[in-house]
Amino acid sequence: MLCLRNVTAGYDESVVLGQVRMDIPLSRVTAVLGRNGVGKTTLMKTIIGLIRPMSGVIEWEGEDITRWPPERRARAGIGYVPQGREIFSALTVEENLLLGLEAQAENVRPQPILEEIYALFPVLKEMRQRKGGDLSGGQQQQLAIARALAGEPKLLLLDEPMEGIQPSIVELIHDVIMKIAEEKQVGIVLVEHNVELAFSCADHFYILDGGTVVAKGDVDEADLTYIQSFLAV
Ligand SMILES: Nc1ncnc2c1ncn2[C@@H]1O[C@H](COP(=O)(O)OP(=O)(O)OP(=O)(O)O)[C@@H](O)[C@H]1O
Repeated sequence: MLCLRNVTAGYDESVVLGQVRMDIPLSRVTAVLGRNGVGKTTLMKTIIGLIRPMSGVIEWEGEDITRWPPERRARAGIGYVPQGREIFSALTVEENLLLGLEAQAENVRPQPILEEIYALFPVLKEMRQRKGGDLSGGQQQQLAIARALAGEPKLLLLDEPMEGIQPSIVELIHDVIMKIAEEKQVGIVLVEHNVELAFSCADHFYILDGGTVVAKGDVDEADLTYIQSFLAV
């Protein structure tokens, strides 16, 4: 479980998140929804340690990690795929994946992990010797997710993974998210502003507005009209 206890965070003097409280289980898909600019990416960066909270506590599996640097959090099992899929364009697909292995807590044999990843993403196996920059947008997104998975995270944060991707690939990314959650038992945090898309994957949700959590619950019991009121522009 990842717990945020009254986390306040932002940039220099500007507070973006105020007193955020969240409990994110490792066995489920959690959607984080909110309008543009509400602070979803800031929240992800705070969880992975790129932004140090101004106050509050972040706990990971019962341990206070608020002051841990990003690489220690990654080794402890918190994986992250940033918005805009930051892969290494000049490296091959396989080299990108091997870099992802470096997030591992200890030395591991890469081959079984690569094989598992190629089974989830067959297109990456076909293209393993191609440069990352030569892949299509959808393939790059798969590579970005696959690279994070190579670190064998227990929780994977995905920041708008379906943004700017054609509909057929959106479906594929959706299926991959479900497979990762169900077959690999990796918890997922899915940042999204399309509620239908988010709810097609998620078990439960948090809505951010005005820098804080304004609604949360199980997707099955969610009142969509109420939720949309926080997302309408
Ligand atoms: N490096 C930065 N320095 C100062 N302010 C920033 C920085 N990055 C983001 N912000 C501001 O913080 C606020 C929250 O931005 P953030 O990117 O977290 O929102 P978001 O909900 O992820 O938005 P989107 O849905 O558009 O990706 C915005 O007002 C943004 O302008």
